Amino acid sequence: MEEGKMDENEWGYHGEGNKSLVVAHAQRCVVLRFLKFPPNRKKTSEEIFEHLQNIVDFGKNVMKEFLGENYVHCGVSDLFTSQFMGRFCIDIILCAQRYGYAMCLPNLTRLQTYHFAEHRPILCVEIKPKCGFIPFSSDVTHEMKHRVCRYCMHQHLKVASGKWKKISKYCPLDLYSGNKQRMHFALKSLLQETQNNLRIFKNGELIYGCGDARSPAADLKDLAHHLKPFFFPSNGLASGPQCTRAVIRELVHVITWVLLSSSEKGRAGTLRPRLRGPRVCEASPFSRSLNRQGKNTSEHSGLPKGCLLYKTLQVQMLDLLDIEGLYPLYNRVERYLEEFPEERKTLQIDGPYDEVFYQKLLDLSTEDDGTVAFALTKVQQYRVAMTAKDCSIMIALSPCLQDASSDQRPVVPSSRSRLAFSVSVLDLDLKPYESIPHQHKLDSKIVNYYSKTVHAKDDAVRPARFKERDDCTLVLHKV
Ligand SMILES: O=P(O)(O)O[C@@H]1[C@@H](OP(=O)(O)O)[C@H](OP(=O)(O)O)[C@H](O)[C@H](OP(=O)(O)O)[C@H]1OP(=O)(O)O
Ligand SMILES: Nc1ncnc2c1ncn2[C@@H]1O[C@H](COP(=O)(O)OP(=O)(O)OP(=O)(O)O)[C@@H](O)[C@H]1O
Repeated sequence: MEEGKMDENEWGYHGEGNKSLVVAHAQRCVVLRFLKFPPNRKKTSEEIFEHLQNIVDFGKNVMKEFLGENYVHCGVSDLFTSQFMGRFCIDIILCAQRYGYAMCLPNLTRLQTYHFAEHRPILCVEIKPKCGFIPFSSDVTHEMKHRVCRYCMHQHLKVASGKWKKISKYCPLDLYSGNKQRMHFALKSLLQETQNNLRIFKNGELIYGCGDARSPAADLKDLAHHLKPFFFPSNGLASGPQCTRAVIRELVHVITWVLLSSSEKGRAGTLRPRLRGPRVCEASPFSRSLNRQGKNTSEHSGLPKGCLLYKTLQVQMLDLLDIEGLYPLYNRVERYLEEFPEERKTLQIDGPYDEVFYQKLLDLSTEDDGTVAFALTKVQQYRVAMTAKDCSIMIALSPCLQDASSDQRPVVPSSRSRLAFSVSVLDLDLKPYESIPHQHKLDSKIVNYYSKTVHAKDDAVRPARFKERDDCTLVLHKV
């Protein structure tokens, strides 16, 4: 293929979500992210371009600031800076006339570069960790929300509605704990029940996880087979269930190591909400089992401040009031907009997501002075927090070259060889203002379902457990 020329055959389906469809180039380390728009909502090309620009600006002016520039790839701005991408861009515009607009981004399942694919194997793990804290807001009315995290409660509704077949043992609070044992448990649980929270790619191709019809039918044994070139089992076994276990354990350890690693570059750390709320979710099977053994689950080693999980958690905690405290403030903004619809632009509801927008997000006060300005700040912070609660982390791993000095990337030790790695965040599109009423309804639905069904069942079981303990005490007395 001639360099810079758009040939449809060179592009293959890569993945999709509700908002976008992603195609990857066979040779180059780039993807095109096409935005999906509902066909009934016809947009002019100016509107589409503005939407695209807003996505790029939000990544550049807000998320890069919060998460650090090493982790966030905005893509399109690069598109216009290099001559190569400049030619590429013209092709994209042609393509866009047929399919809609697209953003060109580095293919994060390969390496963090626009260059042609390298010939060394690359493994990529994509994790959607979801919300890593329990709400601490005094506006929360459902007591259950102070004890069980949203992900764990939501699991029950998802299984009941048929979205997934089985309740996952994964709890985001375990992954965000910084405690290696809890993190290992969380990652193993994700591997057992991937749902839409874990995907693994090898040389850019999906080999594990996904959850939809395109999912490759792989089990842990197949996965271990794929992983062997990266992790030679330290027990020396080349096959069998023990080898599978050893390889998977190695993967879990490497991912934990990478997630706890810190990137020093960038102007991150501007946001300092105090990490608050319970550190353990009562529904997590890990803490339940420790509880049963009478061990303390609240101890945790904490996340290093420079790591991506810590930074993501801080952005998630911009949800200071919880949807229950936020919803009345959303209604205040709504009432104001009904009266002054022309103010929507000034309030920057739909952008631009510039420096002014960013600066307002830094005001962490929760003292309501009754103004629209206060309500608006909390609404915008909530949207940013929701974005961080739904983003994904991509970890790319590749064996180091013999001449490791030529490799600029950080390195994680593994049993077979050292692995160069990169960590990036994706799906950082700001959540729409309009989704707030939906969030409010969904929140009650999740908590009510959990309280009525699961917790009621737990209560019915609990007296039996206490009985067990009483019996035990009696036996001891008798002896
Ligand atoms: O509300 P949640 O927690 O279920 O999150 C939605 C995700 O469901 P999940 O629970 O991760 O399976 C949901 O994921 P799926 O499409 O189910 O894979 C979307 O990411 C959705 O975002 P958007 O509305 O497309 O911008 C997500 O909606 P937002 O709440 O982030 O707007
Ligand atoms: N830069 C990238 N490099 C490699 N793969 C990518 C890249 N961007 C997206 N993908 C893949 O495409 C999938 C869909 O992309 P994305 O999450 O951006 O879609 P979305 O429509 O915004 O998702 P959602 O429904 O969660 O809002 C991702 O889960 C990921 O596997």
